[in-house]
Amino acid sequence: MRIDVVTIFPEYLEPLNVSLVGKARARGQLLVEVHNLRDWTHDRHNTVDDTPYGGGPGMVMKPDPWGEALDRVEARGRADERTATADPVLVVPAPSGRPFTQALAVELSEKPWLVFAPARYEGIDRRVIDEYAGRWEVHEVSIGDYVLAGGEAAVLVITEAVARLLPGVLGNAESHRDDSFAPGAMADLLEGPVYTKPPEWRGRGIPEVLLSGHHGRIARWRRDEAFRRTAAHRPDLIERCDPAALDKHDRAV
Ligand SMILES: COc1ccc2nc(C(=O)O)sc2c1
Repeated sequence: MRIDVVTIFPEYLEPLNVSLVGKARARGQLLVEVHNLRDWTHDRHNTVDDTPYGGGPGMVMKPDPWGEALDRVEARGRADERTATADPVLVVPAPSGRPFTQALAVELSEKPWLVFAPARYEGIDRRVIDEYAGRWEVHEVSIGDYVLAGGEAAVLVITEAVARLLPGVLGNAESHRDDSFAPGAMADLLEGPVYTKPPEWRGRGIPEVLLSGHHGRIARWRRDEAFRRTAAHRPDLIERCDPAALDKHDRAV
């Protein structure tokens, strides 16, 4: 997978050099290029924003730098043999976007090339999204119902959620199966509690079932704990569970 990010804060994307995403880049499983939007400005002050038509507070990101930047990113991607025949998918983090979910992470992880356009200020001139929607797949995505100052934090969240789904990135392929929100039986359940050594810590032991070596009982206990945690923290998800899929999950373990 190739990921391009166009931003006025390239340094904000430094976390993509470490941990899971950093290792995937080092192994060549993921190519990430971060571009400074200001490289496509031509005035002395490298201006990327201007006042909104129709008045109102704040500033709007100008279309010209974005158009030049995205065209250049497309040209560079097409010059890369790994994406020469692919079409970029534009991902625009925005408070007005569709909620980012594990299902969308799975959908995006199957694309060969993502181009992120995180906004700042009051957002990007709408004509930019309209221009690229004419020839690229475009997703406007929100990572949550709260106010951020820009889209770069969303890029970090989306990139990590997508990268961990790429083949070979997570050591244990099974790890995906019981993820919270993983498609299938666990699609709408939160993961239950986890434990590791030592067997006793500050007078607290381990649930006996986890020491039993009985895989069927352990799986059922984990499923029940997931139900318990979901009912406590996200009751809204319980009615979305598919009892048939859960039953199949139980029978499979
Ligand atoms: C101005 O650019 C913004 C502002 C807020 C914001 N919030 C997001 C979210 O995903 O919640 S993306 C995003 C972009």
